[in-house]
Amino acid sequence: IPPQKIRVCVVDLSQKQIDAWNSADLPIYEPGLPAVVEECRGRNLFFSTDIDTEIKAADIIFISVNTPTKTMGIGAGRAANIKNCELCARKIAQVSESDKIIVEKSTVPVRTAEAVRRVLECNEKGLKFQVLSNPEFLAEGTAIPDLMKPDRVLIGGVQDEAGLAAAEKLVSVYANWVPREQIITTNLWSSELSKLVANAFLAQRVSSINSISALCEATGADISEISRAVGKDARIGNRFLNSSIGFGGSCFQKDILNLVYLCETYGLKECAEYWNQVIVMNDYQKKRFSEKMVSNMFNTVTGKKIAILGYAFKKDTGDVRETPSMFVVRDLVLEQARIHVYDPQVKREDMWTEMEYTVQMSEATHPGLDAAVTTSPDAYTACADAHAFAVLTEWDEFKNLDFQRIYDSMAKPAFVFDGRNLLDHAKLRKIGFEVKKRGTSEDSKRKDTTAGDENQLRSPFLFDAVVDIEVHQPSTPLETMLPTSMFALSSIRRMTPSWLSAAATHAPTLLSSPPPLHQPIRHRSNRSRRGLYDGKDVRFGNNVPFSMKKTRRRWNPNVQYKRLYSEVLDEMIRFHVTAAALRSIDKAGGLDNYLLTSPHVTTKGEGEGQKVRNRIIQKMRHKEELKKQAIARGESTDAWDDKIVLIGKKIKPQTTANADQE
Ligand SMILES: NC(=O)c1ccc[n+]([C@@H]2O[C@H](COP(=O)([O-])OP(=O)(O)OC[C@H]3O[C@@H](n4cnc5c(N)ncnc54)[C@H](O)[C@@H]3O)[C@@H](O)[C@H]2O)c1
Ligand SMILES: O=c1ccn([C@@H]2O[C@H](COP(=O)(O)OP(=O)(O)O[C@H]3O[C@H](CO)[C@@H](O)[C@H](O)[C@H]3O)[C@@H](O)[C@H]2O)c(=O)[nH]1
Repeated sequence: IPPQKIRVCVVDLSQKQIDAWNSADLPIYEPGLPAVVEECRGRNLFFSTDIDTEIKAADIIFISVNTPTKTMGIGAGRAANIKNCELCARKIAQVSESDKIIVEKSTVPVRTAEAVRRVLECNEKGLKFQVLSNPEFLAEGTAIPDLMKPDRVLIGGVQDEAGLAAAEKLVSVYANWVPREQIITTNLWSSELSKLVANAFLAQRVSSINSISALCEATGADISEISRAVGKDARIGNRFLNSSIGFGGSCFQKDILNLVYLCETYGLKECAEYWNQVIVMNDYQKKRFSEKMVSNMFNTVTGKKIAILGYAFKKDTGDVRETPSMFVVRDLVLEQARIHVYDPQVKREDMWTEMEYTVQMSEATHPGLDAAVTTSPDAYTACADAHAFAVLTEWDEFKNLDFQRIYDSMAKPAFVFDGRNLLDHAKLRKIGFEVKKRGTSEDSKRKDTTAGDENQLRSPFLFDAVVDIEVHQPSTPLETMLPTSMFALSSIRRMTPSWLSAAATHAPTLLSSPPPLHQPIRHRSNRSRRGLYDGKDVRFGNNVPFSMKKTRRRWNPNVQYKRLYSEVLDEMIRFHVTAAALRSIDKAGGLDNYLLTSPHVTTKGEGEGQKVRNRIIQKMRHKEELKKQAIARGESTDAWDDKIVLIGKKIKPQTTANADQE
């Protein structure tokens, strides 16, 4: 914009920020920004902390302060804190000497403009202020192109003569470089809400594709192919369909929480739950990634060096607010890994500030944290001697690394966890890396190239149950095998020999599912610690009669002493077991599957269960080992597969009905 037309002064409370804006070392990294600042600074762009003077001089004031999620008080953890907006309004009302247009640029809850207007109206000089909403839609990393060629500029104002005139004045500013048809004017509340909705829709797309990536990993479909196929539909469009380790950044989570809180405030519980699920899915995606890293690295990363390539929440920015990398690093540090981070733009001090603010982790709360996380000057140093490297930000420079050099310097097996599906995986595999990417199954049995293979994992449809019965129990008439209830049918499907053979083949994957990383520590009775209680325990509470005179009472879980059959060990084993655990055992398809997969056994230490679980694991590993030796000797593995099937054949469908009761 020609200097004689418009003069812009950016004011901030922070002297440090303003000094940085006035220096050659700008406080944020944004491609193309230094050139713009250099061209305009001192001409018609200024940076200052003299807020009062600049307010007095301005015709239009943009309020662009931070509106973070509240950390305490009413709505903590969800509502946006608009304290800074109010402070700005009070300051403007206090120091202004002429009428002005106030533009809400910050992302705010709907109807914030009302609060701003009321504060401004309280000025004692009888000044007139028009409040407009003009939400910002730029994304970090592409701020300059987004500013120069925005999809739209949205301006909301009060729909009266003065409001429309103010909106028109702002339109004329943007019209200096944005085509008029892309400048939309509307009413205040719609404008404010549109911003939250736009971010919610974008984040929802990321969560949607991430949820499908989990399904792809379970089924053998490929998330990149799904994105390609779905994105070709013009009604859906191909942007924001990249599966990742979850979205980060200062906006998505904050704005969705803001939307959720608004829905709750207006009593729209279902709407609140709907949008909250976008966050739930994002948390799940982040957690899944670190869990997968641990499980793939033989269930332990203790003492292992792991390189993290990329810490910013996306490429082309140094911003680490809510970055998913932080959650992965946190999880790995809690697993006692040694982390080496390389990011071309992230400063170490910013990592720590964000970690303390968002996940409450610091050297003070977690002694040794500082030493556990090293920041490396380049990717090669980060990866040297590492057991794995994980790509967490999609920086272009990572695509062109010398991976042979990295492989040679790493401990073996050298794992690659590509959280952004950025690298050339075929090339990496050829070098020798073990590559784990998002949204595809690592399991060759799930690949569609093995279609028709007898051992491939069964699809969860009833038809398969019938096929299993037919194939493996041909002597039994089909009619007598066909169970009467859906539940029984699904139990039989789980128990059929072919399923068991598949389960045995996939034992390493089953066995390697890691314990969840952050189990809340809950008091447990000694008895529940020993038996199979499936999370149930003695509970205490009060009897509250009509007189309201409370008396203490306890509820005991329904515990029985039973003999249960382990297929792998081929033994009946006695357990103190709750009714809930018996149901879970049925659902899991037998004792072995339950012990191998139930989080109550794997992480919370059901004493008797864990001992048996360990024996099962040992026996399965032993069998795998014998099978490998047979392969090494060049013998056919059919015998082993047969043996596994044989083990399966001995098994009767085990339900609580045929468990031996003492
Ligand atoms: N970062 C983005 O990409 C982006 C994009 C669109 C919208 N937004 C929205 O813009 C707003 C600002 O976001 P941000 O990322 O720039 O935040 P930020 O925290 O990086 O910057 C806010 C600045 O405001 C200053 N400030 C706070 N209170 C002040 C006051 N009373 N007077 C003067 N200065 C004050 C702070 O010192 C800080 O420098 C938020 O509402 C955000 O949701 C951000
Ligand atoms: O297909 C995708 C696209 C994005 N992301 C992730 O989503 C997050 C947010 O990305 P992006 O939206 O590009 O960056 P932001 O700077 O947070 O921008 C969003 O938030 C701003 C602040 O409100 C809005 O102005 C922008 O319009 C909106 O895109 C990042 O972690 C990305 O890695 C994915 O995982 N997959």
